[in-house]
Amino acid sequence: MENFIVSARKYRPASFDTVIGQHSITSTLRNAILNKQLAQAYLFCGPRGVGKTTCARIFAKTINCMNLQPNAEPCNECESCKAFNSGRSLNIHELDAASNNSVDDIRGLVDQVRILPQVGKYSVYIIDEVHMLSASAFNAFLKTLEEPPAHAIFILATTEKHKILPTILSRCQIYDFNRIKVPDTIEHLKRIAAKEGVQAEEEALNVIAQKADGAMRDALSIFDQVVSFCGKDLTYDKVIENLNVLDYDYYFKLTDLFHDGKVAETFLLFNEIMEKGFDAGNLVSGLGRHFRDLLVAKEEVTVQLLEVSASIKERYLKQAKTVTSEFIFDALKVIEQCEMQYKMRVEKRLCVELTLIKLCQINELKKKALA
Ligand SMILES: Nc1ncnc2c1ncn2[C@@H]1O[C@H](COP(=O)(O)OP(=O)(O)OP(=O)(O)O)[C@@H](O)[C@H]1O
Ligand SMILES: [Zn+2]
Repeated sequence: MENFIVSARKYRPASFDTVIGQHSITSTLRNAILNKQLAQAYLFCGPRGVGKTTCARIFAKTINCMNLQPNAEPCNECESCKAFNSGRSLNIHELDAASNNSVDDIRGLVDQVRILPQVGKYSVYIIDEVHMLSASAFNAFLKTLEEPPAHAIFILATTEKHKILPTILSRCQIYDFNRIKVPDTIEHLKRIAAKEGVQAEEEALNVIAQKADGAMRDALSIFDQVVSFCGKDLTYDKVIENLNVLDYDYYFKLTDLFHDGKVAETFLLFNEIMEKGFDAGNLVSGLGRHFRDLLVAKEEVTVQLLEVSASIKERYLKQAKTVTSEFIFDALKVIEQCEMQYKMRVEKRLCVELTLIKLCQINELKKKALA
C-alpha cells in the first residue's frame, strides 16, 4: 500500500510564487535576493500555519541555488535544490525552540555556526518558536546574532512577537505574516482537491476554510480528515456533519423567529439543534458571528468583509434587509451577556434558553418603549 502523506506536507510550496496570501513578503524577499541585499537575521512573525517555515525553507534553498532563476526563484533542479527538496541539504539547520530551548541546545547550534558550509554559499539556521528559548539560551545566542560569520543567515520564527526581547528584535529584519483569507484558502483547497481526484462542493470547502480560521496548515489537515470520513465526494452536508458545524440555515431561521417574537417555535428549533448533539455554547458564539455578519451585510462598504460563499452571501444580504441595525445591536448585546455568564453557569441549557427568550423580546420591548 502506498504511504499516505498528509496534504500539508505533500503540498508544501516549493517556490515563492506558490505561497498563498503572503505576496508582499515573498516579493520583498525575492527583491533582496535579486539585489544581493541579504540581511543576516530575519524574524518571521505571525499566526501558526501561514507559511513562516515554508518561506524560510524556500529562502534558504533559493540563496543556495546554483542556477537562480531571473525572477529570484529556485530552479528546483540543481544538486543543491534537489538536496533541499529531499531534506538532505547540509546548508539548512532547523531548531525547534519549543522542544530544544536549553542553553546546551543553543550552544550546539552556536558551535555549528562557525563551520563553513562544504557546498553552497550559505548556511541557514531556522529557529522555530524562538520565543520559547530560555532567558539564558537567548543570551548565549545573542552574541552569535551580533557578529555572525558571513556565510550564516538566521531566520527566527515566532507566533508570539511580543515575547521577543528588544535586543533580538533590533538585530532582525522583521516580516509579519498574515492569516490567510477564506477565499484564498478555498482556491488552494480546490486545486488540491482536483489533484487528489476529490469532488468538492464550494460550500463544503468554505466550511473547511472558515474552521481553519486563517491557518493553511489547519485547512489542509481538516481537508484530510473530512476526505477520510466522506470519501472522494465532499458535499456540504457531509462536511458539516463531520466537523460538527451547525448549518447556516439554523442561524437564518432562528433570526427570523427572534424578529417575529416566536418563542415557542424558537424553543422547538433549539431542541432540534441540541438533539443533533450540538454544543449550546457554540450555538451562542455562532449566533454572535451570525449577527456580526448581518451587520456587515447591511452596509454596502462592509459587505466585502463577509467571508462566505456567494449563495450564503445572498442570504445575508436578503436577511439584512429585513432587520434594522438597532435590532442587530440589541441582539449582539444580549448574546454578549450570555457569553459572559455562560462559563460560570451550572445550568448551561437554561442560560441559553433565557437568552433565546430575550432575543425574541427585542422587538416587542422596543414597541412598548415607543408606545
Ligand atoms: N501561505 C501558504 N501557502 C500555501 N501553503 C501553506 C501556506 N502556509 C502554510 N501552508 C501549508 O501549511 C503547512 C505548514 O506551514 P508552515 O510550517 O510554513 O507554517 P508556519 O507558519 O511555519 O507555522 P508554525 O508557526 O506552526 O510553524 C505547509 O506545509 C503548507 O502545506
Ligand atoms: Zn537550484
